[in-house]
Amino acid sequence: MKVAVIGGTGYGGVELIRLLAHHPYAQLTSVVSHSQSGKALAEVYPHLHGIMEQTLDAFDVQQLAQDHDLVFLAAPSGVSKDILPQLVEQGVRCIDLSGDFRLKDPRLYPEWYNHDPAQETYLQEAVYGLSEIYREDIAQAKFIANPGCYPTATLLGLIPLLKEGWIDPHTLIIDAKSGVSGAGRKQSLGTHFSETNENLKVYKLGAHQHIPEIEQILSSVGQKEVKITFSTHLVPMTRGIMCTMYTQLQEAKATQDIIDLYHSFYEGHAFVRIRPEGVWPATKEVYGSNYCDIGFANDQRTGRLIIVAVIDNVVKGAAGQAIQNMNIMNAWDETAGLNVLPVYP
Ligand SMILES: NC(=O)C1=CN([C@@H]2O[C@H](COP(=O)(O)OP(=O)(O)OC[C@H]3O[C@@H](n4cnc5c(N)ncnc54)[C@H](OP(=O)(O)O)[C@@H]3O)[C@@H](O)[C@H]2O)C=CC1
Ligand SMILES: CC(=O)N[C@@H](CCC(=O)OP(=O)(O)O)C(=O)O
Repeated sequence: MKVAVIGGTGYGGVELIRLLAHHPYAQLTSVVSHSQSGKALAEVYPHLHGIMEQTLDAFDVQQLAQDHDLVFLAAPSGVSKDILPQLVEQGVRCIDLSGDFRLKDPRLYPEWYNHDPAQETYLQEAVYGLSEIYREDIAQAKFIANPGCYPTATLLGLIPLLKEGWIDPHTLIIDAKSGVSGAGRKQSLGTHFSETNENLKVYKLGAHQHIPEIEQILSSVGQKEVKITFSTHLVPMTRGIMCTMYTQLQEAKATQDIIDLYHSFYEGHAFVRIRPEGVWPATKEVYGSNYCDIGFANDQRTGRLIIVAVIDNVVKGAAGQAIQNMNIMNAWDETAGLNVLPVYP
């Protein structure tokens, strides 16, 4: 099957290129660049020299529709809302890595993304691509709103407990940390070396665009309105997200009962790994892989449960999950092209 990547010179795009290079059924036949079309891909990314000899293509809907079965969009937020509908109308299936189609309520876009929403029919039709949770909908979808990086770790870590009714949804505090690649390849004051090295900083407190995304899904799963406290931190590392989540148990539970619940909830889902009691995951343990690893600390003294979820932000948080969704849409083995061990150390 022929696929294309739009925004191929960004971090999400180049991670798609890396993973697609080993995919058994999908062939990457076009990498589209808004700003550098005509240039060799290996000129932008020298690590691809001698392996990927292609030239970056200009955006051309007709060409993309004619030659491709599926297109990945990895452009900044606010771009896909205008170009994805053009592709879908030509019968091309799409997977969008941006936030443009994740929220159902159009009024949230000016508030949280600072731009106009996509057409409302597209917002309603979009299938949220959290692979482990919406597998059946993804299998039937014309296009996918791939989840944000922080929401992927947060939701996979909380949904089993919320669905089971074991936690009080009004007590959720999510303390989230990301490596710098989460901010993309573009240069910015806040992410250059001397600003991030040997530094730890909070950002977008109370204003992060992933707050409404997480609340939308938790409210739908929990069948009541959920509001979260969500804090984001920039960590001086390249890849990785850790979400440490604090919640109150409705009634006391043994840690092993919680672990058993997660094992049973994620049975048959190769990319979610549950840690045994007293063992907590670290970002390096998922580096370069599509895994989401989850561990627990059950504080019997306070009745509070701490859930720790880690992912690689550019793999399970973006390109890897996008490929997982492509696999589901095509009824291929969900792990196709994603069977890589984390890079360690
Ligand atoms: N980095 C991460 O960990 C994650 C990123 N995402 C989302 O994925 C998307 C891509 O992120 P990321 O790769 O990190 O970002 P980058 O900034 O690294 O890359 C985005 C790319 O989009 C292209 N682009 C820029 N402006 C436009 C435009 N106006 N029209 C079309 N293309 C444009 C550029 O490539 P070119 O000019 O060559 O086309 C650019 O390289 C974003 O929406 C981001 O929010 C989601 C989850 C995690
Ligand atoms: C470290 C860092 O800056 N991370 C980005 C995450 C980007 C992302 O996933 O954003 P979208 O929802 O637009 O896809 C942020 O916090 O905004």
